[in-house]
Amino acid sequence: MGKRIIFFDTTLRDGEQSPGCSMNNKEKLQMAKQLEKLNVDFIEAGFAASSPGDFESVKSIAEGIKNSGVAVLARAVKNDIDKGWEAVKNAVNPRIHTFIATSDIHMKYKLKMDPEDVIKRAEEMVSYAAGFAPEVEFSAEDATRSEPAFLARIFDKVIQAGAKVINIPDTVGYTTPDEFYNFINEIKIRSDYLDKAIISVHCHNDLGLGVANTLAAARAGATQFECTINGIGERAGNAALEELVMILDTRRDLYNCDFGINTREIMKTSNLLTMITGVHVQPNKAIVGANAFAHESGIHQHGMLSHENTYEIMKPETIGLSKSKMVLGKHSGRHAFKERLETLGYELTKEELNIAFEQFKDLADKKKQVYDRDIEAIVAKRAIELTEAYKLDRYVINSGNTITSTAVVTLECEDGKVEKVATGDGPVDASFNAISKFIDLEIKLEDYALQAVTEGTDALGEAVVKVSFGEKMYTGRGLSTDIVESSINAYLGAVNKVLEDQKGDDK
Ligand SMILES: CC(=O)SCCNC(=O)CCNC(=O)[C@H](O)C(C)(C)COP(=O)(O)OP(=O)(O)OC[C@H]1O[C@@H](n2cnc3c(N)ncnc32)[C@H](O)[C@@H]1OP(=O)(O)O
Ligand SMILES: CC(C)C(=O)C(=O)O
Repeated sequence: MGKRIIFFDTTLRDGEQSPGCSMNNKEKLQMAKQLEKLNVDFIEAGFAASSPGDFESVKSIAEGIKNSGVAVLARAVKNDIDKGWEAVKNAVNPRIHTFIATSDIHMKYKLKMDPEDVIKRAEEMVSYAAGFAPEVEFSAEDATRSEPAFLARIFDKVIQAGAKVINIPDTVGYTTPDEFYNFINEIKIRSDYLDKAIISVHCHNDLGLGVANTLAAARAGATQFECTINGIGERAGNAALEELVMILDTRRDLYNCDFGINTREIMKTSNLLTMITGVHVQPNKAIVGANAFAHESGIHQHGMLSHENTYEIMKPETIGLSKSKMVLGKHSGRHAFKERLETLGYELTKEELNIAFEQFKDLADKKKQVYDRDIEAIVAKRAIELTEAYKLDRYVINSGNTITSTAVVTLECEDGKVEKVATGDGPVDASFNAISKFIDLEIKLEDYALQAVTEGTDALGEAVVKVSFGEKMYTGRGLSTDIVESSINAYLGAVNKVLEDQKGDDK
């Protein structure tokens, strides 16, 4: 194995700085316990000086977490460091993380401090913190817009004052991978002490480069990655922990790094954060998005059924998912459809499969996603569509709350396409009345029920119609995303059964 990467998770500090991601003390502790199960090396629990609530949550995390180190953030201000230490001191492995900005723009306009005073303050505060904390981390805020020579000077001073970890943040997500790689190398060349400290990076995602920049920094010698679950954090967020971990895991050939993360806890951790904050990850988010292990198109599904590596570079089990998802939709092919039918316990002949597949494609054109229950409904419907004296061609409904509903229904039968018009009490009644005009028999509607088979506003509606003719009852089922269509088909299904029965009786 190559070098060991330290995963420093800042979900509970920088992550919590994302709008909408604030957590209460109980939630922060719950999240910290899950991060511990994920086996992160450090949990940055918060900014104790920022509020009594944050102080309490850092304290309870420090006291409750045994297997990960716990860090607290503090400005280069005595009071922040005192509060931070008070909150974190009972941790098994406590760390004070103090910072000060080093770019000209931050020093001039925000801190209103002379660069030499910034160096002096950083040195004094690191020395102060090192007086009680066993580990002090120093961050040069806005490092990537700072002068490398200035950074080398301040880093040398704080390392001599006791800093064990030197963090080089890309605070505003400004740098690019090549530039960051060269930048860190330049600081290393200019510094006399940087090789005595752990080099850490903390990359923001303003240009979508948080993960790429972190990896470039690793090539330049960084061994601590600061990151967050689901990539949450100030503005566009931070480098996502799950992405970094899975890159190192999947591309061992390139990075050859060791790390302690238990990848099987990734999905659980991501889901817990979503549950606590109510902030969902986008479906196409790498690793933890709902579609990250889902395949919809026929060619991909066929490939996946032949060999998983055709379209998957990681195993879903590695991150704690049970298996990949084959999503059936309008781009799916016969192989995936047949496989799903078999999983559901259906064995269809080639001809039956072709018919069912056609119906599935029709449905998929109307619905975004076809669920297992849709497929079962398709197969069940086929079983009752044996012979059809009448088949729906089209219908037009004129309906509203102030007019009598009118239905124009066109059916296909022996004589070709025939059209009938009828009125009724609502669109379904009007269509049933129109269908009755085709038939010369006293068929009585006994029961009508409609229910959604699947979820969503584009769900399939299943209509079940019961009619009686003479002493006998006949049932018809109809299935469509349009409830009038499913009702018409259900009624026709029942009527066709009566007619089929009559044919038999006539023989
Ligand atoms: C890049 C980052 O993510 S840094 C972390 C950002 N996180 C946070 O800010 C969350 C927690 N922050 C807070 O709760 C508050 O900002 C507090 C409690 C820290 C400070 O609150 P206030 O005293 O009201 O100050 P306010 O936030 O308005 O301004 C920041 C002050 O800190 C100073 N400051 C900013 N960074 C530092 C630093 N690293 N070291 C020393 N002083 C600093 C600013 O110059 C300003 O000083 P001034 O009040 O003398 O003008
Ligand atoms: C305090 C530092 C590490 C930070 O959050 C940043 O620079 O983004």
